[in-house]
Amino acid sequence: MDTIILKDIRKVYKNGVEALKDINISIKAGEIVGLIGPNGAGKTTLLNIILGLLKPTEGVSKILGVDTDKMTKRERKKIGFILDGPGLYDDLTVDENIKFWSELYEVSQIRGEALLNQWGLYENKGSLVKELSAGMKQKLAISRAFLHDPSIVLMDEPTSNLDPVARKNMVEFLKSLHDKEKTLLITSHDLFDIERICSRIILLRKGQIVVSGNMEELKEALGVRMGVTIKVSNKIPDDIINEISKDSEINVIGEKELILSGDKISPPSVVRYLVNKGIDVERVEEEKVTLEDIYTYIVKEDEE
Ligand SMILES: Nc1ncnc2c1ncn2[C@@H]1O[C@H](COP(=O)(O)OP(=O)(O)OP(=O)(O)O)[C@@H](O)[C@H]1O
Repeated sequence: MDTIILKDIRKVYKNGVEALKDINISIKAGEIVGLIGPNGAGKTTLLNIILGLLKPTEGVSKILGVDTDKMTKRERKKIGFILDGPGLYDDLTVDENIKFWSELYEVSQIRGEALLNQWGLYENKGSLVKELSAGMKQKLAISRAFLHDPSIVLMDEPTSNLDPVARKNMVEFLKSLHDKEKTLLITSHDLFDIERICSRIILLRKGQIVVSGNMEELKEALGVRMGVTIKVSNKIPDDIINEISKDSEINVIGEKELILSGDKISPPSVVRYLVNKGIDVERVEEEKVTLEDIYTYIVKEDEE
């Protein structure tokens, strides 16, 4: 079942900025989706539309089958969110914030305490939110987002301001939700985290979807090529270098290294060829294409 549906969404702000156009997205229950893109691509605008906080200029936005601007308490209780900026009550204590949200969501405060414990905030229970560090506020925002055990969670930069240990815990926590049938939509500039957490990635640029899919699908859609390096232990004789260099998909680096890149090249057959010529192959390394590589590839194209 699709839990989030966006159909032909367009958003033009009052100042005339067209933040989103032709946005069509369906997110199924249990999917963990990463929304990435350069500054100003429209990610926050999209999250706000899904949460019903912003009205699209055109198009339909539904969550759990209901138009997002017509959500009732029933749907809202199934949704958690972390928005840009923690959105907490600054003049209340950590505890009072948790109590407020627990009452609103009609859940026991004990769960809130367990979350504060999980995020290392228990000892700050009595502190005023305005006196917390940015990372502590973020941890409280995370606790609030998961307080009512929502089935859908929308997160704008969830790992921002977190220290390395807390960030690692957050990534592990989000990854663990794959087994719990939670639907997550996460925006982040931390592509390493997004690659580790998400089963699908949507890349937004200038208000439009450039590409959407899992890592393999993104690579294929963008024609990002994978390189393979073959290192040999003895010097490759000149006649063999000359022979190999005829293939445009093989680059010979120095006397002991070959870089293969292209769709048609077969690394095993090159290794077999070298071994048959009496050359010892020391190592074959596959260059891993990361989400950062894919992103840079697109953004670079944008600049050209
Ligand atoms: N309230 C607003 N009024 C007018 N224009 C806005 C408003 N909010 C955002 N915009 C514009 O809409 C576009 C998309 O902004 P948005 O905040 O959605 O991008 P983003 O992808 O979340 O960016 P970032 O990565 O910097 O957070 C930008 O051009 C921005 O200037």
